[in-house]
Amino acid sequence: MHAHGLTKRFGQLVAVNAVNLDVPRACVYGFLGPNGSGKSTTIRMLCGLLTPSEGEIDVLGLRIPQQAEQLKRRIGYMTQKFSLFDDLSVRQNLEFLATVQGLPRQQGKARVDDLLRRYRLDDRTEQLAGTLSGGQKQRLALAGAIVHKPELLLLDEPTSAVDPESRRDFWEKLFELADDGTTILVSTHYMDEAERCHRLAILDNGNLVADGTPKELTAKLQGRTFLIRADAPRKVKEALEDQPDVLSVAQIGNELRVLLRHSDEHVDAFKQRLQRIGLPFDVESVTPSLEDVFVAATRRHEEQAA
Ligand SMILES: Nc1ncnc2c1ncn2[C@@H]1O[C@H](COP(=O)(O)OP(=O)(O)OP(=O)(O)O)[C@@H](O)[C@H]1O
Repeated sequence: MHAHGLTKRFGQLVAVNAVNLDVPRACVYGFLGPNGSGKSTTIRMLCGLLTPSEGEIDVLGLRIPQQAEQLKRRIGYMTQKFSLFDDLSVRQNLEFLATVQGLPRQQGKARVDDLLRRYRLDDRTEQLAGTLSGGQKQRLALAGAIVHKPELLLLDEPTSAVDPESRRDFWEKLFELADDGTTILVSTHYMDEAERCHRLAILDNGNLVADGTPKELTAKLQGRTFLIRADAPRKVKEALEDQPDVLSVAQIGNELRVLLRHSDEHVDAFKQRLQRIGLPFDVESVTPSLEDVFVAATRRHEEQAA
């Protein structure tokens, strides 16, 4: 799947700004970004639900939105709001979706039975979907989104309403699907989920500010992340924030996580510069995390825009 110069304007607001994307097949591709960064809008344009203001989209060899109708049977789409019928049973929900997707009766029935088993819903086939727990609803929604074995699955914050165990469980299912050749595009604002993706794109205010594998993205920050322990962390934080080469300081308990603007490979060099602050502290260099990548990418973008 490719997108080039993808832009969506709602009146004055630029919700998605000239985004270029390249999503390889059978890849779990993550969209990471805060609320309002344009993740849903991008996904909706990619599956043909929303017409872009500008840009080109090619999904599974089809031009979107022009050939969106042909795409329908080849993709699955699941949003944070469960697209289930509360008043239908678990089985009826899946059977209904199998019919909508045009599966012949017998084939549809076999597929539904298989999914009920695989998604651990076979002990509650007659329960109304509206009475399921959050995690069960989510499993049912995923089963529903793949009833027709789509080649591409688009998931818009699918785990925002469920507990950590259900999230882990859900991600295992995603990797199973990717192993079977399904391409998966999934948006999230959880760093731990982003970390699991094969590749990811970071969106901020409609702009794509970084993309690559989690490893590539964190490697770029090598030598720029430090952890400081101090008795007076707030004072040290204030002093650090005045330093021109300090991009961000985040307090976590008594520790401060510092992100520098440029690489300072030697902890000793960094230490010496900090000694001028005159407050007691202990510093060590730490491995960059995706959160650091996120902060670095969004701050750089803000500064460039300014
Ligand atoms: N139909 C619309 N009309 C006007 N503005 C819209 C419309 N849809 C989205 N927007 C705006 O576009 C921006 C991007 O929204 P979008 O839903 O794509 O972000 P998101 O990253 O998916 O956020 P969230 O995590 O909250 O779902 C927001 O400022 C939103 O208010």
